[in-house]
Amino acid sequence: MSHGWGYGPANGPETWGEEFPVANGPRQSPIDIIPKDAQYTPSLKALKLKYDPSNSRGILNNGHSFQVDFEDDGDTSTLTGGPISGTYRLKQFHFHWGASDDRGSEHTVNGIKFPCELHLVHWNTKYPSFGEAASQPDGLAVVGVFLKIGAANPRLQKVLDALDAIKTKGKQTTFANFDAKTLLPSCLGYWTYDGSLTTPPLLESVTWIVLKEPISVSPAQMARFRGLLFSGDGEAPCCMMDNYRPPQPLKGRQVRASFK
Ligand SMILES: CCCSc1c(F)c(F)c(S(=O)(=O)NC)c(F)c1F
Ligand SMILES: [Zn+2]
Repeated sequence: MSHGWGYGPANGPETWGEEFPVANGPRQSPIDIIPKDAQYTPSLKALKLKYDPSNSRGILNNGHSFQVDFEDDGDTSTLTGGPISGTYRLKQFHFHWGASDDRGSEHTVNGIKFPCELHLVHWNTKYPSFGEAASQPDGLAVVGVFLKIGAANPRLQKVLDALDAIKTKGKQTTFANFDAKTLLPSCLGYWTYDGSLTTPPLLESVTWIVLKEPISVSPAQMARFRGLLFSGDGEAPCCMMDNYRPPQPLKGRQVRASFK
């Protein structure tokens, strides 16, 4: 039985530093965002997200979350503007969520947890590959979107309807013609800071761009996320939930805001 990192008492976030010492590094993520402490920076540019639905490829249960992967051989699905320089390509998006609607997000705002957080992962095309970029301090840019309990969100439905086909670890299926832009809120105001992957190997290579405006999700839709399993076929079933890392020390970092 593989040990490997996870979110349980024996392999969860409090244990990750044993194998990944960077877990205690100077720019770890997530963080608790305190809006009154964020520095409004008028020179921050507007986010420019150009996503081509024809780039979506598949949806995979990776044993920690599920991810939708995108073809990233060209500059057809990109992030530019915002706090970054150059062009970053969309690689994948995934979510983190809780066992109940009172928790699940990785970033918090004034200590408040949301039930779920969406991460859209992009890599800097100044590097030859995602893998190379992931090891560079300016290699990745992740757009974080909070999900807040409210009306059912029709834009999540295609993703949720695909989950039955990827219930267990390692399962994947095709997921074509999905426009990731439909998952974004109408307002793209954001907080930004220098951080890391929130899962091992916890690389300190992420420019975080956390949107202020959440999107909605209903309790019934949240229950669909929790129908996934961390475990693989033939293993004791373990429900996929509470797959979030708690906020990490700010260690003197400045959080900037694109809005007043
Ligand atoms: C080796 C990384 C594989 S891609 C990936 C990922 F799978 C992931 F989960 C996160 S995260 O830290 O959890 N959320 C931002 C990332 F940032 C990523 F880039
Ligand atoms: Zn994530």
